Amino acid sequence: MTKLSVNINKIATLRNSRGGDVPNVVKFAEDVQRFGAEGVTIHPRPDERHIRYQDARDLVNVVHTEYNIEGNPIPKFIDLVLETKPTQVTLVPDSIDAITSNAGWDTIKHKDFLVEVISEFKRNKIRTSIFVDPNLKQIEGAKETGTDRIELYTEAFAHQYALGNEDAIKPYADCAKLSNQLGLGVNAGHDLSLDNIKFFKENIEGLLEVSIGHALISESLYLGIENVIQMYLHRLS
Ligand SMILES: CC(=O)[C@@H](O)[C@H](O)COP(=O)(O)O
Ligand SMILES: NCC(=O)COP(=O)(O)O
Repeated sequence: MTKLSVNINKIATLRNSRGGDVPNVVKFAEDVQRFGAEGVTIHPRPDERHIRYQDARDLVNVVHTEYNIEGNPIPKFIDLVLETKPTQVTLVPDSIDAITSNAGWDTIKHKDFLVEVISEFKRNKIRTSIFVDPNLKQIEGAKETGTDRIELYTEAFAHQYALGNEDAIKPYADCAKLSNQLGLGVNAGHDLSLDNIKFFKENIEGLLEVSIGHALISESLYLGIENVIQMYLHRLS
């Protein structure tokens, strides 16, 4: 069983573009869960360009499925996670100016740091996951950090699959297999979509959770636009 966690960053992006509260992030989180989503993911960035730290607090009593907070564990982020106590924290090594996440952790080079941060979260009973590239050495390194899970960074797979290269799944399948052998739970995310999710799921052993935002929100616009145009035309007739 693979859980679908909906990343709602894009809803906050849209809201922030007008400075008001439309669309409402909390209402959206309530709705996606009502429609069947099994988790809600947010990725507050230091510049708060989409999800704000206050959103993370406002969502605490709203997310009754799995609450996943992603981000680079800078002190401000660590404090937010310890305050909000989500189901899971996913650590992502974002550079401050990254448009979006673009790499996994070097779990070998940053082992000591990861061990320290992960143990603090686990002491507070927050499940941990770390964002990694599909590389066996990085999975072995992840095991050494004490993390509960890894999140496979799927951008390369999504890109190659769209070009027709199904072999791009191989390093992900190998890493998932090794993770399962080592007792690490397997999550995945980044650029997963309606086009590639079935193939990905079918080839990844023990896939526990996917977090999907950019494509899912874009697809919702495409698939909903016809209905909304008709509703406007009806009111104007
Ligand atoms: C870790 C990951 O892949 C996602 O959280 C992704 O980075 C979404 O973040 P943005 O919405 O800021 O692009
Ligand atoms: N962890 C990945 C995530 O939350 C969503 O990534 P994307 O679907 O917005 O690329």
